[in-house]
Amino acid sequence: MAKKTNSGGRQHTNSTRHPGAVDSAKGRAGRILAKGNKDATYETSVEAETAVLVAVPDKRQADARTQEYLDELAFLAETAGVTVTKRFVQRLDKPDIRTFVGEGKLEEIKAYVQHSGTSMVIFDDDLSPSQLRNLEAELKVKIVDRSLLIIDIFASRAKSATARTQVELAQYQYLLPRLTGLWTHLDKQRGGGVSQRGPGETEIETDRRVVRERIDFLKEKLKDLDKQSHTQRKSRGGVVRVALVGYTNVGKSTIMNLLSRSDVFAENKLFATVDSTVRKIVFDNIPFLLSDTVGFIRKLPTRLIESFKSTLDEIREADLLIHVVDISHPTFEEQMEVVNETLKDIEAADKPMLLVFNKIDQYRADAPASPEFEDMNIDEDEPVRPTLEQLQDTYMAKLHDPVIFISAQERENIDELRALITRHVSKIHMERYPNFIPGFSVEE
Ligand SMILES: Nc1nc2c(ncn2[C@@H]2O[C@H](COP(=O)(O)OP(=O)(O)OP(=O)(O)O)[C@@H](O)[C@H]2O)c(=O)[nH]1
Ligand SMILES: [Mg+2]
Repeated sequence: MAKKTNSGGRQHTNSTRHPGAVDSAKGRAGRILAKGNKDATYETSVEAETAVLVAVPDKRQADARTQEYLDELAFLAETAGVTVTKRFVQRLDKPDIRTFVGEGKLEEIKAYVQHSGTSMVIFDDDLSPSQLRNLEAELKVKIVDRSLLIIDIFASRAKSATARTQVELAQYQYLLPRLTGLWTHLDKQRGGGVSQRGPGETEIETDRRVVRERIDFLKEKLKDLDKQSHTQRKSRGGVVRVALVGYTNVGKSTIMNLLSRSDVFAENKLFATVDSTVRKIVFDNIPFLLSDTVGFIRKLPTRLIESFKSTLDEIREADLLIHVVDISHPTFEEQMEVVNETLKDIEAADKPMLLVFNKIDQYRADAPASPEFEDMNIDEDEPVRPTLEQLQDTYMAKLHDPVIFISAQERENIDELRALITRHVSKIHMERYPNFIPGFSVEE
């Protein structure tokens, strides 16, 4: 298990009243924290469990798309160590304000959960604190929403002090608005009513204060860590900085390993990388720093983006972005969109960018076409996706950014990728050091 930080903990909380209250509340909020230690946030606790998935798409969403989204949610669940036993879908214009799904669907889920002994229900969206509370009361199993699942995976992956502090901050920020609901629920069990102001009210206030203090403490700690890494980054001097960005699981770390001949953890799981890794690379005598970064995902909780500010600084401060796309994925165009939007959110969208389409070995032109290809004038008699050549032509024509198609796994077109990166890096390098003569000096 990952090493734990000793970052303040209890003595920081000033809580003298019923010890463990906040922890038990945290536990109820999906048990995102490790058992038995208030500071241990780095162990996933949803392991070896079974879950059903629930999606509430709007009425216009195509069935295939809904299933693709659920495939992604199932992949997230699997990454967190949870086995998915069933999927429930309810088309609604708007999710139910009280229980997210309608009454009938809730009964259906309840019957299945009770009958099958499933221990968790995972929703593909974020639930409001009251929805969470109501669902918990109705279904009597652990309720997990999309944010919590992602935070949980991040928690199990974060290794560096910064990443771990960032995750802990995200966890407490998730917890804070949910404290009320949890305690109201407990009050009810004690016989008090929701409207009744009992001792529970003060307890909530104290718990909120404890959590807020912890959030402030973690923010301060992140500021310090930020200062340190800023100094570290400054010491890298004017070396050109390149960042690999992209949707999760597209092959960023695999490409990093290929280019830097290093050994960054790559795995067929979502969010294999949560910490960013930086490697120095020299191509054609031009040095540059390449960083591998955390992958993006649709509906990434904004809170999580915010708390991952330090990690995202690697992207924000890069001179060049390499946007890696998994072309074999049925929704790759939407994934590209998510990445571009996230880059906008973190104010890194204006940087020069190379587009790398990876996993061409896995691309099947005869796989079912996704709705986004409808405008590509493909022969109607052939209800298939475009060929790689067609895609290449389309993207070359459509974008100003350079485009390359590779397979990191099969080492296809890697020399071309190297050449493309070298060309762009040298251009930036030459602009920065007009007097630089390759082979004579290597600036650090
Ligand atoms: N078929 C195929 N698989 C690949 C290719 N490149 C990477 N993979 C696989 O895709 C999976 C994800 O690769 P990673 O390098 O971990 O992806 P990542 O983008 O770093 O993922 P996160 O860190 O989770 O965001 C791994 O199982 C890789 O072996 C490729 O060109 N073809
Ligand atoms: Mg990775």
